[in-house]
Amino acid sequence: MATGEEIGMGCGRSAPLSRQDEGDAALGYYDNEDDLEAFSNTELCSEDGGFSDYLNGEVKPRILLMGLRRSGKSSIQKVVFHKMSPNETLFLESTNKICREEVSSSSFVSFQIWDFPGQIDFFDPTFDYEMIFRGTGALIFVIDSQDDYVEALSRLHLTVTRAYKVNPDINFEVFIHKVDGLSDDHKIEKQRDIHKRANDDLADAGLEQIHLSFYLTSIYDHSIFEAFSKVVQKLIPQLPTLENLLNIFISNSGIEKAFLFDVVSKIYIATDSSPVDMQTYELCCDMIDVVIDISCIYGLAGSEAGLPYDKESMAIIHLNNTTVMYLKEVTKFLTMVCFLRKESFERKGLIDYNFYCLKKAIQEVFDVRVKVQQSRKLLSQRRWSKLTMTNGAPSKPH
Ligand SMILES: Nc1nc2c(ncn2[C@@H]2O[C@H](COP(=O)(O)OP(=O)(O)OP(=O)(O)O)[C@@H](O)[C@H]2O)c(=O)[nH]1
Repeated sequence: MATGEEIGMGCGRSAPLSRQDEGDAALGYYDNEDDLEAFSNTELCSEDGGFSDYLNGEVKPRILLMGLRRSGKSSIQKVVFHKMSPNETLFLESTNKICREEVSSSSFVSFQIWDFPGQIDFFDPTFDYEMIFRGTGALIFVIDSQDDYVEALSRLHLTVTRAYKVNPDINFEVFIHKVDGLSDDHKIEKQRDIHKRANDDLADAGLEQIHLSFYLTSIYDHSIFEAFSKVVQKLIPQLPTLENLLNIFISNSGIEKAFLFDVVSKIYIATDSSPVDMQTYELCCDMIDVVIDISCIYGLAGSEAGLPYDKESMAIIHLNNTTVMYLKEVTKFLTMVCFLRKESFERKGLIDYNFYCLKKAIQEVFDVRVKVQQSRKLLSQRRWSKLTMTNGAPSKPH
C-alpha cells in the first residue's frame, strides 16, 4: 500500500539532528522531559498494597478486569500490555488469584490493572471488596459473546450494583468480547440485546442512573486496543486540554487527523474532535509497529535494552491514495501520528514548527501535573510524619 517510506530510527542517530531539534536542545526543552522521567521513576509502586502510592501523594487509577471464567480477561491484558500474540492466549492457564499489574513502569499512561480470576466469589464476607472498589477508576466487565450470556448478565448486575454502592464514581465498561466469530449483523444484534437486558435489570432495581458503556471487542483485531483507549481516556483528567491542543494544531497545519499514542500499549490517549474510524486507527498501530520493529533491528546497536524509541524517532509514509502519514516523538512514551494530504505536506516546515509548539504545550500540561503530584507528595509526607509524631515517636516535653 505504501509507495515509499522514510523512517528515522531511534537510538541510532540514523537521521541527522534537525535544526528544530537543535533548537529544542538549546532551549533546554529535553531537560524538562528528563524531569518528567525522573518523576515517573519515583512513582513506581512496589508490591506493598499501594502504601508507597500514598506516600508519593498519588493514587493511580485502578482498572479492574472482571467477568466469568474463560471470558478472555487475561488474554486482553496479555495482548494489550505484553504484546502477546492472540494465538498464544490459547495456552493461557486459568487465573486463580488476583493479579495486579502496574502499567506505569513501561508506559506514559499510569494505572494499575487488576485481573480477577473468573471463579472467585468476591462477595464472600472474608473478601474486602469495599477496599477494592473504593480505589477503582474503571471496572471492565468482560462478556463472552460466543457463549450463553445469561449468567454473565446476572453477574454483571451484581458486580455493578455492589461497586456503585461503594463508589458511584466508577466508570462501568462492558466488553462484549470474542466478536471475531460473529457476522456484522449478529454483532449488532448481540450488542443491542445485551445493552437492553443489562439496562432493564438496572431499571428494575431502581438504578437507572448507573451508566454502562458497551464495546464490541476481540483480541484478533484492533478493536480491543480501541476500546481500551476509550476506557483509559476517561481516566486522564487532562484529556479536554489535549484535545483542544490537537484541534488547534491540525487546523493551523492543514492536517486531517492527529492522534497522541502511548507507544508501548498502542492506546491512543487523545485525538482531535473529528470522528475516529477503525481503519485510520489500524493504520496508526501498524505504523508504530513498523517504526519499533525497524528500530529494534537497526537502531539499537550498543544501547541498553528498553523501548527502541527516542527523540530521534520519526517516520513518514506516503500512501497510494495521496495521503501522507507522519509520526513524530512527543515524549519518551508518547508519539503523535497524523494524516494529511500530499499537498499539505509540502509545507512541512510549517507543520514542524507547529508541532514544536504543540510538543511544548503538551509538556507544560504535564509539568503542571508533575507539580501537583509533587505538592501532594509533600503534603502526604508531612501528614505522615505528623501522624507518627502524635503516636509518641518523639519525646514529649516534661
Ligand atoms: N475467539 C476468541 N477467543 C478469545 C478471545 N479472547 C480470548 N479468547 C480465548 O478465550 C480463552 C480464555 O481466555 P482467558 O484469557 O484465559 O480467560 P479468563 O477470563 O482470563 O479466564 P479465567 O482466568 O479462568 O478467569 C482462551 O482460549 C483465549 O484464547 C477473542 O477475542 N476471540
